[in-house]
Amino acid sequence: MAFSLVLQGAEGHIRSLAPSQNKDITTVARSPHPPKRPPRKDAQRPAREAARPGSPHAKAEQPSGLAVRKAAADILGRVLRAQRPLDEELDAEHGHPGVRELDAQDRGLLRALLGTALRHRGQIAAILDHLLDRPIPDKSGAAMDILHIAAAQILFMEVADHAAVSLAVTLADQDRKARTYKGLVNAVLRRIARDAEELRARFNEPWRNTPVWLFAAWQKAYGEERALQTAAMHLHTPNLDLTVKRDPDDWAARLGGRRIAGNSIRLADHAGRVDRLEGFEEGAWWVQDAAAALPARLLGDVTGLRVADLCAAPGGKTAQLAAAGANVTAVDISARRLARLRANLDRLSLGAEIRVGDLRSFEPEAPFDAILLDAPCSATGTIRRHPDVAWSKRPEDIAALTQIQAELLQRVSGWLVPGGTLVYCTCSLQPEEGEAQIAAFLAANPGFARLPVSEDEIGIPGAITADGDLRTLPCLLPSTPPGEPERLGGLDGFFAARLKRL
Ligand SMILES: C[S@@+](CC[C@H](N)C(=O)[O-])C[C@H]1O[C@@H](n2cnc3c(N)ncnc32)[C@H](O)[C@@H]1O
Repeated sequence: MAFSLVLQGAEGHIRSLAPSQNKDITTVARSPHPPKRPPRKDAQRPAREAARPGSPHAKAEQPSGLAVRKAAADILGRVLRAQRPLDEELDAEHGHPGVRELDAQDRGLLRALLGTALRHRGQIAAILDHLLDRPIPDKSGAAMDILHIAAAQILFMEVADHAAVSLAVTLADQDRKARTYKGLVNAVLRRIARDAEELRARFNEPWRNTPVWLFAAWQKAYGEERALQTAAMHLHTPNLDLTVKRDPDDWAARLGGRRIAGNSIRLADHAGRVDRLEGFEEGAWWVQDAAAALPARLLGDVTGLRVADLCAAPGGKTAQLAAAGANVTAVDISARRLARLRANLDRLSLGAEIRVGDLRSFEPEAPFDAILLDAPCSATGTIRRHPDVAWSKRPEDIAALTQIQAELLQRVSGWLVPGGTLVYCTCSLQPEEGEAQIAAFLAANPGFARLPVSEDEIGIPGAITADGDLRTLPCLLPSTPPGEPERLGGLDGFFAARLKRL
């Protein structure tokens, strides 16, 4: 029985094996493979646990842990092929229906499964490619996504191999189109479990986890070494950065963190609920990557100035400007995202005029003293936090976004008083959305000049270009001061230019 299960669907797909290896596959299929590492709590549950009252498994006696793997494979497919943002899929209220059925522990596991499968996607793909002699066809339903989710567990997570394999096979069996391949799923995953150490070592280069076009673009823009360092940073879940309203040193000490630059503090290895941290209820700080906090600082002293925060939601930069004493008008096209901005400002006891509007048609009543335009972009600078971005964005998306950015920049530049300052920024690593955008704008608008940014102003070494723009890379901010653990390093990739209307 086990023998036929292994071979069903596997024939002609697994690379030809030497006779001894061939024998090994069937042997493995007959005897449970011992886990190499201590299993996770989740995997320690019996394969078919008695349904807990009120548990999501109570409805239809499914093997424990199946619902979370099913949601993971399904969401992976939607992220990759429908370009759905991972965070939106994982949203407990509005996200994927499978998420709503999971308890808090399984939601945490779901996030970890997807995060790991996406951060290591290139390595896993190379390993599957190495083991399969031809690709699994597109019409195989969720087979490939099931394989990726299971391989992520076996290779990079503390999940018992036998649990990862058997749940994947069950999932394949439940999918009408993938069913034909369940034997293949079984055989490939057992092979990965058996040879995990060797496969990890053989396919261990971090650049594999960046699509070829994206890595080539970073190589061209920043050089081989920076591109490799950036890819390596994307393997790690980033630290938690907070921006505090005031007293950053005091808050760093109270929260056990470290001051990074300006009002940014970093908490290394924080796990758990952010809203349970000291200072959340009283609105002393908000979550914001240290790099994302830099562009608003480029406007300098904004006390009493009329400042437009354009493309403002969910409001990290609005909060900075309001906390610095500006009269802020926050504009965004998304009413839903602006509701979050309003809730954030309310918690922080900060105020701003909030306007829903498309900047392509919005008309301000009067010009502004200063403008911050945080234009919609590919977000490739945030892959550390959003590993889906690397795989859901395509070169054609960059081209489309650069057109919108140019249009928005041109339009809003007309809303500035003479002598006023405009900061344009994007959380992208692609020069087309940053340096090239500003070069084109300045060439076409002689009434504007660049106000170069200095390293002293920012406090982050290596973050200023030769032209005087801000350019952060994920591999900047290594462990400082020297000797501190590496886990304190890293930064989102941001571009910002400061322009003056003459
Ligand atoms: C990078 S996010 C802004 C992040 C925000 N500045 C912050 O710091 O929290 C880009 C925003 O641009 C908004 N957006 C995109 N196209 C727009 C348009 N044509 N007009 C106004 N807002 C737009 C999106 O809704 C999104 O909230």
